[in-house]
Amino acid sequence: MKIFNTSQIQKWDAYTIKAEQITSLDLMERAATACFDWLTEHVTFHNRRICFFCGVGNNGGDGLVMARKCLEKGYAVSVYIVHFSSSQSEDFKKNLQRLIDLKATINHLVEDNSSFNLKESDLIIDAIFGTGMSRDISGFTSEIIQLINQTGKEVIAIDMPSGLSTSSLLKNDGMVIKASTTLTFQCPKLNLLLPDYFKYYGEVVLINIGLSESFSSVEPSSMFYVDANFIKSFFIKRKKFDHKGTFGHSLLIGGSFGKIGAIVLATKAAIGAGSGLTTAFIPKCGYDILQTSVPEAMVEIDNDLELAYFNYKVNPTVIGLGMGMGTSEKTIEGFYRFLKHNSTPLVIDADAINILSKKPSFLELLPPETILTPHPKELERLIGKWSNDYEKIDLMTDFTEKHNCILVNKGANTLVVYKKEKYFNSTGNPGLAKGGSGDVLTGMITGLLAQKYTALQASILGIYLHGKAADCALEKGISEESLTASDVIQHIDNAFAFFSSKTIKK
Ligand SMILES: NC(=O)C1=CN([C@@H]2O[C@H](COP(=O)(O)OP(=O)(O)OC[C@H]3O[C@@H](n4cnc5c(N)ncnc54)[C@H](O)[C@@H]3O)[C@@H](O)[C@H]2O)[C@@H](O)CC1
Ligand SMILES: [K+]
Repeated sequence: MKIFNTSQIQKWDAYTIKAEQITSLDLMERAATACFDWLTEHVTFHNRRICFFCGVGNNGGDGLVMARKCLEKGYAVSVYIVHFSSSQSEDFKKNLQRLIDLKATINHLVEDNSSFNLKESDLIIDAIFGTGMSRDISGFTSEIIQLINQTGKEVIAIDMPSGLSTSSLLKNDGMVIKASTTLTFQCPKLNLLLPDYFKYYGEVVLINIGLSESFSSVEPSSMFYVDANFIKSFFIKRKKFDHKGTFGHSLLIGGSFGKIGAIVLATKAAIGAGSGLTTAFIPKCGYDILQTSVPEAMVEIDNDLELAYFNYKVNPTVIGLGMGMGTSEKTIEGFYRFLKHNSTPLVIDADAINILSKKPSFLELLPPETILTPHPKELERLIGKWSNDYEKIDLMTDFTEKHNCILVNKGANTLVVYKKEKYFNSTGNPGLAKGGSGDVLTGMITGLLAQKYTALQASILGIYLHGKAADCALEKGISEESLTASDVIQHIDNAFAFFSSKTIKK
């Protein structure tokens, strides 16, 4: 799914109105009804008042429609209009009149009279500003936002938490509604995916308001939300006469004394992701462990306790390396010799990234479109410090342009950056914040790259399936707390089940 900015969303809105021959009022009714339906499924109305804080634009209009729908159901409702401007949108005015016709009590909050009283059990709906927020909030509106935040009550934001723009850096940190949930329309917005603003948007729910599909297929964007439909657009199904040679040969290089588990996990994950043949190249001390725990893999050995010579014999399609590898002098020297002679596509993780950070000159030896999978600390060592998410994305962009590589920044909404293109993952859960998850991801991306996917596709498919496998594990009853990297590997099959041609239902 493409991620659009405010002006593109406005274009999409206008395009739909024209294509479907509906009015903007109809579209508002449709959007607000979808939000109301979500509320009725997810919120308790019993013994509770729903307090709508509505601006005077179309976001406020959405709030008024929802308030009307609540009143029609007999729910307790309070409506507060925040008069941040003397000009009101046409659809806001029409919906205000409809509420007045229903004899609803409307409270008007203005510069000199902006106080309101909330009760313990109130639920707040924030419909002050939506995607139209274009400049810093000032005066009494900012006070209202601060007062709402101070109540500590549950807030559900409509489209955007008021005060947060769709896709630009927030300058005034205190002037944004802190929502526990944001019901955003049709597509995610960049600022609803960035870790910096999580404290404002909380859980993000995509509300389908039926905007025209054809617009999003032609409107360009360099930012994408990686969901199931996006994966379907390039997923390769297996065919009857495919054989193991069709799916490549993955070589996983890593491990050191005490860290053989990392390479075991990565090797298993490469196999789970569909690698045709898989070999692990490890220090001798891990030989028995590998052969016993991953019988499907071949094993070649290096020095006794750490990697030093990188003298494997196989001729792989792709190499994934770094997991549990350590950063000893001997390993660094061997890694350098390996890079000097290697032209096989690479997926680089963990200690191998740390070595590249210590020895930036090695970066020039990477083959084109090498995939690097750093967690935030490894990323910082590699590209330098950033003071906000926008700066981080810029640094990642510059790095991938300079070194013609792909960066996979692991975390919630794992971000893949390849030059101008940005891909945010939709799958995964906090259970993945545990040692071993990253080894599994690198193994999976390696196993996918060994097949017929491009480096960018393998990265995107890898992050999606990895997160999906973790989500499937939770659906089977495993908790976020107890989820292990091995559980993720065991559920890769369920993650594939959404796309594969032949799967057995369990
Ligand atoms: N995207 C869509 O297709 C749809 C959008 N709808 C709603 O329309 C919203 C956008 O509506 P609007 O464009 O009217 O904008 P908003 O309702 O977000 O904001 C209202 C107006 O306030 C002004 N403004 C911006 N920043 C301000 C500030 N700091 N202080 C004072 N005034 C400021 C702007 O002129 C803006 O148009 C969406 O967020 C959504 O809730 C829905 O009603 C229908 C469908
Ligand atoms: K809002």
